[in-house]
Amino acid sequence: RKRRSNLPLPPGPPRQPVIGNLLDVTTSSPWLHYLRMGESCGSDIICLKIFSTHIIVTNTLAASLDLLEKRSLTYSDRPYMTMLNDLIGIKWSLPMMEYSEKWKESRKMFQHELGSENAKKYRAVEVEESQKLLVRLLKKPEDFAKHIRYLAGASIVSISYGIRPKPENDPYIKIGEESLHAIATAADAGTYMVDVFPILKHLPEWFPGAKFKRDAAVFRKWTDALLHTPYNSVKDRMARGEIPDCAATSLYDAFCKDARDPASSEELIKSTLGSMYIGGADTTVSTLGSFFLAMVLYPDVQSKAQKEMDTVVGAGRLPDFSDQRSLPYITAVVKECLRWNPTLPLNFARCSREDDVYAGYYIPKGSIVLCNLRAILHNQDNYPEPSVFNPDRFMRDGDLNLDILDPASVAFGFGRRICPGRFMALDSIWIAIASILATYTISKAVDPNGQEVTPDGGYIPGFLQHPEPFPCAITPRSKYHQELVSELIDL
Ligand code: HEM
Repeated sequence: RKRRSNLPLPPGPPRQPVIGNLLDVTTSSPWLHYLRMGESCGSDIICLKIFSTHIIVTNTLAASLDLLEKRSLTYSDRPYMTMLNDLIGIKWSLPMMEYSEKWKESRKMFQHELGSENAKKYRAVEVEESQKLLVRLLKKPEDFAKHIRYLAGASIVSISYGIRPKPENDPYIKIGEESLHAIATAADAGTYMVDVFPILKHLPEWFPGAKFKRDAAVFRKWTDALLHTPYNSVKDRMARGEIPDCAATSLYDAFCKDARDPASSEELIKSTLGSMYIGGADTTVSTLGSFFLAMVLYPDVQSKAQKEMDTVVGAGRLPDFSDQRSLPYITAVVKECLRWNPTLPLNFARCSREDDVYAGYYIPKGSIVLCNLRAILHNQDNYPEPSVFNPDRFMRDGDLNLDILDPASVAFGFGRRICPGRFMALDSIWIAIASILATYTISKAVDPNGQEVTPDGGYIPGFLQHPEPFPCAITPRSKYHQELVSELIDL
């Protein structure tokens, strides 16, 4: 350790005494700042120090793969966040779980249900939920943001627990959404001082300034409910002799029935299922939010996608997964949605488990490691004019050009902790986008003075990206398309 620490840390901006680079960390487009810092130092990786914590940022694909894939044993842990882990108590969730045997077992469970082939068994649910989305868009197009949130939540509770959510105010979706709100609030760096000074966690709730403890108590009720309530409903149904076709029963059969320690296997099944909502709902919403925004801002892309749809599927039916190979441009739209404004622009933070040396720089054990996914997905060499939403960048001679770096190989992270829900995510986003493009035109809203409203394309600051709320018009493409959706109304 001593020998290694004689090497320099990766370069970075000058530090202030005690606080280090605290003032260099911004909440507005941090990925851009980190990219500029790397460019000005002439290095693929940079280092910031905040109090005593080192933050390493990799700005290129090569450096990200070198650390997170080639040295994945060193870089597969997550930083310990006191508010999330101790006070809200979601150590049990896969994204927060420390690198351990338990984590490996939970990843096996994910793989069992949502691996590349296994995820296909849930396509029927995804088709049904995307059809319900079409119905909702017909009834209340102005609530499109609410509808995509519902689509994401409903698909996950249905796949995980076999629960058919109520059309409105579903209690299970409410639990999931409240939990996500709690996690997003607590995960935004800088929200809670207890993450900087963990000793504060011992303050009593009534103590002046201990609002974080009261917040944590409220948040914890929701995350505990996410862990237990939907799973208990599956167990109740199993006790009545019903076996809902879902991940819960499938995992129970595969991992619990004949286990040496069924109680601890069941605990892990519960936390794996709860992690599906935590990992999968907001990320899907973010990607579909970018899709709606792109369709408003790039009407030519939408027309081209609809032309392909009409040629392959026609106007008399809805697309399904059997059409996927014949709809390469729709697939290119999905790739561009993952690339244009990636959901997690700085990935989900990792923590190094050992001292390391990379490119002649010393990376101390316990460093927080961020990958600048946004910088990789906006690299001009791979994606010319990266700010433009242009699915044609993935096309060649009317088919997908496989020589272009697939954004799915970046947007879901890298190495051992790569997103385990990516196959399901790609399926559910593809079918939702294809179904919407088949039936509706998304365009600029018109204000009361008859003026078109152009969204400014802004995103809400946060570690997970959502477009700023914007209005848009969503209209059936023709009376035939309207009838097609109306026939689904009883779903
Ligand atoms: C477009 C949708 C999605 C995107 C962009 C996305 C992206 C990501 C990223 C970047 C990570 C961090 C990977 C890393 O550390 O390198 C991650 C982790 C994770 N994702 Fe996803 N994800 C999506 C959908 C889903 C879905 C649908 C599920 C579950 C059904 C899911 C479950 C998870 C879980 C459990 C983790 C934590 C894995 C671990 O720490 O071992 N994600 N995701």
